[in-house]
Amino acid sequence: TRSTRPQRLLKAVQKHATRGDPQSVISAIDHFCRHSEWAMNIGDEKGSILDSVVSEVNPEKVLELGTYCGYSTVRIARLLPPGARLITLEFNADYAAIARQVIIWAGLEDKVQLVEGASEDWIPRMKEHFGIETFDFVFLDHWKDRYLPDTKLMEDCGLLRKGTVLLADNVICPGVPDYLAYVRNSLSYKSCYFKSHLEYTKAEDGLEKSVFLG
Ligand SMILES: O=C(NC/C=C/[C@H]1O[C@@H](Sc2ccncc2)[C@H](O)[C@@H]1O)c1cc([N+](=O)[O-])cc(O)c1O
Ligand SMILES: [Mg+2]
Repeated sequence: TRSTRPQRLLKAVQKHATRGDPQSVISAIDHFCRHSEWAMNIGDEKGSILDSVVSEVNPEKVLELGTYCGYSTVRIARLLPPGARLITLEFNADYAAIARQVIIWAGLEDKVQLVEGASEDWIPRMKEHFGIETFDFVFLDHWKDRYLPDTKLMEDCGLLRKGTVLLADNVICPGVPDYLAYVRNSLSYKSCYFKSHLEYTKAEDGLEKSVFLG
């Protein structure tokens, strides 16, 4: 039967990228999405904004919601200091299988723990299962109707500390209006918008950076 788009994306990585070289994996995926088949990776333009925020925060403990094919996982993990850890949650087993291989091709498997399951089931288990006290940086790029409930769940589970940075993809397209209203109006967050474009297109999109104030 016909292969899936994530399978074709992985083949492009294994064909064009150098094992152990995260930048070549990023470039191979961006080339595939720009010239072969669009896919919902954050992409190179918003990806550069992600890079700058990760470098500024220099986090030890990172949570990513929504792995997909592992593009942003590789972008983040390649910038982490030795000993830092990224936990990434993915609901779809087929996507998770592809992402695992992309992460291994990039040589970043020692920094990344990919967990299959739903964020709402795993967020409450971060402390007892992974020994996580709080996260320094959270990247939200999963189901758009889960951004707000999962943020409230992270607050309730005590996973955010004074200064934790949340970075949310797609706040314009597809859009997360309820999440935006919350982080922009809540006295518990200092929020700002980074205007950009939807990956591999000219449509407007952007990232919202929100610092938890405790
Ligand atoms: O729909 C989008 N993203 C949803 C992503 C969802 C990803 O997260 C899990 S769901 C999950 C993971 C963990 N826990 C619970 C659920 C899915 O299996 C998928 O891997 C999207 C759409 C567009 N677009 O242009 O249409 C552009 C984008 O950048 C997007 O991110
Ligand atoms: Mg996205």
